[in-house]
Amino acid sequence: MTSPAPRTAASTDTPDAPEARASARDLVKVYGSGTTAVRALDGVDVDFARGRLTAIMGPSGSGKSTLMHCLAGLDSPTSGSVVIDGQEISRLSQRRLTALRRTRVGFVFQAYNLVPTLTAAENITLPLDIARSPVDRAWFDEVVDSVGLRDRLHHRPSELSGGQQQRVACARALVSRPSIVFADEPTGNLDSRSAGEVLAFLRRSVDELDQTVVMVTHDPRAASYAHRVVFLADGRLAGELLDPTQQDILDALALAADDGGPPGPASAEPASAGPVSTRPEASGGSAAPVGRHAAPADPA
Ligand SMILES: Nc1ncnc2c1ncn2[C@@H]1O[C@H](COP(=O)(O)OP(=O)(O)OP(=O)(O)O)[C@@H](O)[C@H]1O
Repeated sequence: MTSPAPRTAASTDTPDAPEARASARDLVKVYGSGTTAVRALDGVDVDFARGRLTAIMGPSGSGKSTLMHCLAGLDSPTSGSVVIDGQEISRLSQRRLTALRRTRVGFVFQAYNLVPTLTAAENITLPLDIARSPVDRAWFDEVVDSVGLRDRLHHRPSELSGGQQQRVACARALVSRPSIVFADEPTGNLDSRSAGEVLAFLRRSVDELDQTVVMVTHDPRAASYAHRVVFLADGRLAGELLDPTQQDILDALALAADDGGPPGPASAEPASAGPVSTRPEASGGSAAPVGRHAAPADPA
């Protein structure tokens, strides 16, 4: 299975780009206090546009999971704001936040988290059943067909391969037509072929079903399925690539590692000045992730 062909950089994140389904502004997350405090996020500004598959990459401990958890309302930031689907989530009561997560946000985790006693079909509709929401059968069928599970619907998780279980988890995340799906290392437990199937489905859910997906991954091949890859380093946004190939991503990671530290901002220019920057020196010396479709990290 090959990853999708790159599009032009201008196809994303221009002033005409679709509205953001999730946004963070000056997001800070500090764990602990005093001398043991860890600044996991250090002022992150980022938007995730509708109809895009975005990958978040970065070294271990750079803040990827923390960012995703704050964006998804699973963790609360120390300061800054998170807007999902037009709602500033820090202002929501716990009850409304839970309702928002249940109805507007889908989750896919590395561990599939399926209920072993339920069939694939029952696992897929579980979030709707818990919320006592009706199942849109036409949408259910579209998702099930797209994920290729039609002939596995009555199997229990133990009767499914890892890839099939993760595809059930993807279908479960999409069945409520969420505004945005957050996937944390969705292919971390899968062999290469199964991973390819899951990634192809996540990409198809965006391209054909108009969904919006944000995925944390360490895997350059997984990230190459994304329209956009954003890089974190030390809790900060360090750069991004638009429609990168796997080689673009490998090059960017190598460049960041060669630099002996976290990559700097991809460009000193604001994002609106133009999406393409391939000049690491524009950051004032420190290398940024670059490639054919490298773009400024954020307008700061
Ligand atoms: N609950 C916590 N309590 C204290 N420190 C934490 C907690 N969660 C994360 N951290 C710290 O915050 C920083 C960012 O962690 P995070 O898990 O977001 O990084 P990551 O990029 O997802 O890492 P990995 O790729 O290894 O999963 C790390 O230094 C981590 O040790």
